[in-house]
Amino acid sequence: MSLLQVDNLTKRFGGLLAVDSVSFAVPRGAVFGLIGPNGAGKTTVFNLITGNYESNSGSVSFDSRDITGRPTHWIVAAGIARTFQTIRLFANMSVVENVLAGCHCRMRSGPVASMLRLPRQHKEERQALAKSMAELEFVGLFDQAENLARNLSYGNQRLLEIGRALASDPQLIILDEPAGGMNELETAALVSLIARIQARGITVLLIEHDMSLVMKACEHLVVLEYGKKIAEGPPAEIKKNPLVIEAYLGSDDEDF
Ligand SMILES: Nc1ncnc2c1ncn2[C@@H]1O[C@H](COP(=O)(O)OP(=O)(O)OP(=O)(O)O)[C@@H](O)[C@H]1O
Repeated sequence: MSLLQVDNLTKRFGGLLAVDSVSFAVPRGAVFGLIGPNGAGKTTVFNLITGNYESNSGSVSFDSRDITGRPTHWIVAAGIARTFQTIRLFANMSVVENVLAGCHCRMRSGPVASMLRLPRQHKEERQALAKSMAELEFVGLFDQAENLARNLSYGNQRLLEIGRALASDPQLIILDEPAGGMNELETAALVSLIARIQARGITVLLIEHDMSLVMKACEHLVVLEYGKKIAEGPPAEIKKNPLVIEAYLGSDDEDF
């Protein structure tokens, strides 16, 4: 049974067909990759799934519910969390405060309880802090908790984004170029982090240009070119697919 199902999703920007009737299904518990040359429409697909963009047609269902056109906050609460290609952290807040921000969608105390600092609010705050520290430990940033986010290395900022996404207790985590700007050692550690996320029962959907990571981390790939799906299958098959090889050779993306 799929956790996420994308059906005939289409998005136009003026005259440009950025996503052209794309369909795929992500099985629960999988590590699933979306690849393709620059400008193929990958991030746009993510933005359509997470409610950042509205589709022109097609549908997205998650956990057997139609989530097409739902606002982002609703989609996060439903169990989808994401990271961004361009890192979006609160740069002047501490590392742990950034992760706490990810916990907020799961906190139930309303504004009145917060203002009056009722016991329930206190308890929720303590739980959120413990959860945030646990996520920092999980991604390897426990010792950096009090540092400002902007002082972290680029690779560690990417890990912090993953920690913040995990803090919302997602069923599905969507990672947009998680290895972007990482060195070889950091990328190898990321492969094992993705495996540990999967071992927690969280489904992973990722876009990545680093083919060594994609080949090691993903069980299944969907390939886009000019907004269209041109291939789908296990990495070993995709690597040999003539259509995919041609798409990459014809692009300025030499990573394949
Ligand atoms: N907000 C927007 N307004 C207009 N055009 C857009 C917008 N977002 C994306 N596009 C265009 O849609 C196409 C697909 O872009 P998208 O960012 O989804 O590709 P991508 O596969 O993620 O590329 P990359 O690997 O370079 O990040 C591109 O031609 C891009 O210029």
